[in-house]
Amino acid sequence: MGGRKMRSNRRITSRKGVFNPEDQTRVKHTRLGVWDLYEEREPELDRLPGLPSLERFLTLKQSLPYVWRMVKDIGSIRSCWLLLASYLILEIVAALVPTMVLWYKGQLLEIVQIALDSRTVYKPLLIRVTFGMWVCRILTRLLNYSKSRITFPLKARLKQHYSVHLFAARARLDVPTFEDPAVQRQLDTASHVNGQSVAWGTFTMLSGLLTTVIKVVSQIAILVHVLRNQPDGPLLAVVSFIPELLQWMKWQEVNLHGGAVWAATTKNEDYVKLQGLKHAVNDLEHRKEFVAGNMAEYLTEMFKKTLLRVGDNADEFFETYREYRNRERLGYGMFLRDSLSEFPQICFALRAVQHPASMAISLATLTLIQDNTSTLTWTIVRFFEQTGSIADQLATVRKLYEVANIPNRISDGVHAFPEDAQKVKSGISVEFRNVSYSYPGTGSYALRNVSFRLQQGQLCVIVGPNGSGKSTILKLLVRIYDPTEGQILVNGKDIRTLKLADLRQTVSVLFQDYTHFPLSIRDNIGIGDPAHADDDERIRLAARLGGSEDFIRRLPEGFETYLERPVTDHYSGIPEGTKSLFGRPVDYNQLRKAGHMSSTASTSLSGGQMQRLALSRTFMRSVVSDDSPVGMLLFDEPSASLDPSAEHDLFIRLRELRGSKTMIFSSHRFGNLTRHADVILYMNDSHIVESGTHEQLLKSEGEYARIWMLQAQAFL
Ligand SMILES: Nc1ncnc2c1ncn2[C@@H]1O[C@H](COP(=O)(O)OP(=O)(O)OP(=O)(O)O)[C@@H](O)[C@H]1O
Repeated sequence: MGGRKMRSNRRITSRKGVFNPEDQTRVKHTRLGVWDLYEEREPELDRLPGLPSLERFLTLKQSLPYVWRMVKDIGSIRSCWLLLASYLILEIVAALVPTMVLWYKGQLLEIVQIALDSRTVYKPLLIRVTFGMWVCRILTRLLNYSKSRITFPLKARLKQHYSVHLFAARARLDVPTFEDPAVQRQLDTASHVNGQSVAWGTFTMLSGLLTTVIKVVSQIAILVHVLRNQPDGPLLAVVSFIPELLQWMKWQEVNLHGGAVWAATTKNEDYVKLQGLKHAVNDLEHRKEFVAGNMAEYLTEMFKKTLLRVGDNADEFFETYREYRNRERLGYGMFLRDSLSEFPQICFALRAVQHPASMAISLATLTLIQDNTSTLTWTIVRFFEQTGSIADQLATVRKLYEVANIPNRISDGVHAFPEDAQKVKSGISVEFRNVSYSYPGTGSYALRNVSFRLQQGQLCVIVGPNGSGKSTILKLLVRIYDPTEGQILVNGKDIRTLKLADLRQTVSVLFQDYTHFPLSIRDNIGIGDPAHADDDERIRLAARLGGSEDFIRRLPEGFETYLERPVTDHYSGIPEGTKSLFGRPVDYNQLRKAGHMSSTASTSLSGGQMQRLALSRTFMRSVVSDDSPVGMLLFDEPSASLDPSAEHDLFIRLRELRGSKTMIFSSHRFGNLTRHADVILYMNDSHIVESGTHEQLLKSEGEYARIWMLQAQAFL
């Protein structure tokens, strides 16, 4: 049972509402060492095996159309047809083998009966039965082998089929939707349940259910047939079932303790501290400060003292849980079960005293029954278990299909944009009308009542202190988020009414917190313009304009270099003299961390090089091609990591390349850009406090002028 079992018991509940650990009427609290475990008590109705509550039944009903869709989907994968058919045939034959064995055992009983009656053994039958049983054994082995050969490709094909579905479902989500933890959870549960893909889990569950029914029905039929003529058969069958039944009930109870809804936390501050110290000493990221701060001795002492205070309780949750379960299992009802397991033998002995003549046949019957009741009981248990969790499993199928329809928070507009593709090349006009915005869950405004207007083709620089709202303006312009209040217009039209794809095609943005994708450098630049992502010429030109071409060429794998390899190499026990493997450096530190199995890391670039790469991607999208539909360029601190000369070059290049496109920068630096700006917006505390050209703002001697003077003085 223990941790592993508990983890696998983590059912995907369809239960609505909230889980409140404080609610003692519904939640059971247990102290396990340093841990507090809160388990939701299951409704009584659910405890009865095979009797799903109404809610479960409704879930099941809701899921059926989706299951049918899955069946059709799987059926449409032609490459799976043969595998599916073979898998099902093997499963069905395998389910019938135990019944065949049972039948042969019944035949053995018949032989005993004949031997008792006539004092002769009917040899041909004995040989047939022995041979049959041997064939059954061989057959089981062959079936298992064949099934394992089929399972691998079948599982892989189903997984591949649904990985496209899941990729597309994730790819279409916008930022606020993707950021929502509930959506993240929905996506997680749609892809995997208990480490299995939903499609494979459902398929095996359904085929398992079918084979269980076949097994149970056929075995009971044979058992009834065999025992019909045995005088002690029914009595022995009943007494043999009782201990198995008790065992099953106990098993059910332990399982239910796992609980469908549960949560564990620790309030032990020393335990928390201990874990923090372990991270601090293990993680590479802390090593520099660890060494420079001379912390080794002090922290080791702190670790010792803390460990002493926590004592024996300092175990991980699942370890502690396993211990607790084992302890509890020992003391509970075991004695009763142990005594009852002897019950069939006692009954048999009493019957033997009463009817000594039928002792031999009774003994044979008892062995047969005892052999089979155990497997049969567990087959039935599995059946009930599956009936109990069938609703859950089928609900995951519904979730799998539903993720493709998760509504995006940012609603799509209906109007095509721009009306005139040629005109857009000479820039896009922008107007903010009393725009306010507050990030979800923050309760404070990132933008407050912001209004400004930019003509087509103007260069605008937004300046202001950290957190004043500069980046937020750019995010709202590409509808990463929508304003909480107010309106944004581009070319005089409310951006909410424009088709999102059109808007985003005409606006190019380089975010301050840009990321690089775990793809090759070539792809990282290429995806800036998906329509030309295979055009090496354009990619090279974009790299040149973004200032990244030189350092990319110097990398051993050039444009094919991965900044972060998404697939790691694995190795073990490599001698310390091995400096590189597969053309990449061996990371012994990682190796130690992962316990002799580890992986190679990534190619590191400097912050400035990373920024040049991001710029190259933006250039790929906006300036490399003449046919680019982009009419507005947004740059959030594009030079923050560049050296002064690179920054200077970049701004000159940008001014040359933009043609007559509208351009908006967010920046902390005054001068280089602001002097050339048509409009400067000076922001502070979520709103625009000054606006105008460089000269106008200097003349008005406000905040902009003050900071400009501060920066200028630094160079005097
Ligand atoms: N994703 C987010 N979730 C919650 N709050 C955010 C988020 N992004 C920004 N904020 C908050 O919104 C406010 C404005 O942030 P914004 O990034 O627009 O400022 P900025 O002027 O660009 O700052 P910087 O100069 O540091 O880049 C800040 O108070 C910030 O903490």
